[in-house]
Formats: sequence, structure tokens, C-alpha cells
Amino acid sequence: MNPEALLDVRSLSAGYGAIPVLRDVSFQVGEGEIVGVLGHNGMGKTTLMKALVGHIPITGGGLLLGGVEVTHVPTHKRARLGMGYVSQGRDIFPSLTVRENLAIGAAALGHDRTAAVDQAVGEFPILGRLLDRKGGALSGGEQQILALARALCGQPRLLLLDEPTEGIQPSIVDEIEDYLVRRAKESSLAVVVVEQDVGFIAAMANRVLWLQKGTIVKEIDPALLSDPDTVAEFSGLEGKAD
Ligand SMILES: Nc1ncnc2c1ncn2[C@@H]1O[C@H](COP(=O)(O)OP(=O)(O)OP(=O)(O)O)[C@@H](O)[C@H]1O
Repeated sequence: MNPEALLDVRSLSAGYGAIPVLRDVSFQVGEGEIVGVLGHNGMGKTTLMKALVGHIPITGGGLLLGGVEVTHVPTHKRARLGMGYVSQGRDIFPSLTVRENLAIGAAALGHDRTAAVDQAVGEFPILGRLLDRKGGALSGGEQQILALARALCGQPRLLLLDEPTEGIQPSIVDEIEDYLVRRAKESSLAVVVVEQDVGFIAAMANRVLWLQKGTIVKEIDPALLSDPDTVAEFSGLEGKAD
């Protein structure tokens, strides 16, 4: 076990009421590391994100963030300890402007609103011309950038991303990928990203975990994800040509 792990997930189980979904999930993420979690529909990717961020209770095992046990710590306290989260639905406030969405992200964690907006525009120039536009009037890709920028306003050490490429144009997928790789290298941001897009994960993850029926069944060498047979297997296409 790596004592330096920023995120240390230990035999975690979670689900919805009496319905178990995750069982015995264990993995670690170090500072500056990008860990991809691949899995087909319904395998528990979103549930894993919800358990890590504290949106559903953990029923067995637990997790540490920066060495601090946070298994039963509420979401807002996990955020203050450095956990950022972008949900699958992005959770943009549709009737608030981009500027207001960013300001809320900063204020919620006690950071300066104006500085946060300036920082977000510096990092994602595309937001500059959108500041006074309502969140609901943005394209899916623009919303994803806004959600990412808002999560970063909290200055997280660990960022959890739930299917960030879903329904967005390739140019924005590339922008997100470049940005995350740079932040991981330059400021040791750690990232856990759950995805079905094998190409996206292959391009940026240092390590890749394969989630099946609520548990991590293996770790995949990211280099193998450029092999068409492996891609077919993890895209759920295996056997379809038979
Ligand atoms: N609120 C809920 N109540 C009960 N069961 C749920 C709830 N949300 C999800 N599930 C179930 O938990 C399992 C895992 O769902 P989850 O959304 O985590 O999968 P996923 O891998 O993220 O899928 P997708 O790629 O389609 O988003 C599924 O069987 C799903 O039906």
C-alpha cells in the first residue's frame, strides 16, 4: 500500500437503500495521477463517484483523502478537504449566468468570487465571451467546461469526473484532455475519471481500472488501449462480429 496516496479507497461498498451496487472496491490515487475507470452502462461508475463524493452513504469499507478518514464526512467537508466533483449531468444552474455559476462555486468554499472568475477565464478563454450568458443557453461542451471551471474554483487536490465526454464535440474533448494532463503535471492535481470513451481514457490516464458489476475486476495497461481488440472488448463490441 502506498502511504503517500492522496485518495485511498479501501474495500468500499455502497448502493441505494437495500440495493447493493458497489462491493469491495479498493484503489489508490497519488498526487498528479490520472486514473481512468472504464465500465459499460450500469456497471456502477456513477455510483462510485457518488460514494466518493458523499452523495450516497458508504455501507462497508471506506476512504481516506490526504490521510484523513472521510468515509462518513459530508460532501461539503470533503470539498473543503480538497475533493472536487463534476457530475454526469454537470449541475449547471441554467437560469444563472456563467459568471454567477463560477462565483457560486468559489463562494461555497470561501474563495474570492472575482478572483475565481478571472482565474476560470484565464484557464478556459472560451468562458470569457460567455460570462453574461445564462448557463442553460450554453452548448453541452460549453456547459462541461463551465462545470469543470466551477469545480476548479474550489482549488481541489482531487477532481472526480463522471463521463465528461458524454454528448460533447471532439474539439472540447481535446481541450479538456489537454487541460487535465497539464494540471496534473504542473500542479499535481489528481483526477479520477469514469468513462465509456476508451480513446479519451487512453489519451490521458496513467492507470486504468475496469469496473464490472460494481467491483474492480482488473487494472488495464493504458498502452493496450490503442490495440483494436482491446478497444473492442472494453467498448462492449466483443463478440458482435460473430
Ligand atoms: N437511484 C438509484 N436507485 C436504485 N438503483 C440505482 C439508482 N441509480 C442507479 N442504480 C442502479 O445501480 C446500478 C449502477 O448504476 P450506475 O448509474 O452507477 O451505472 P453507470 O456505470 O454509471 O452507468 P451509465 O454508464 O449508464 O451511467 C444500475 O443497476 C442502476 O440501475
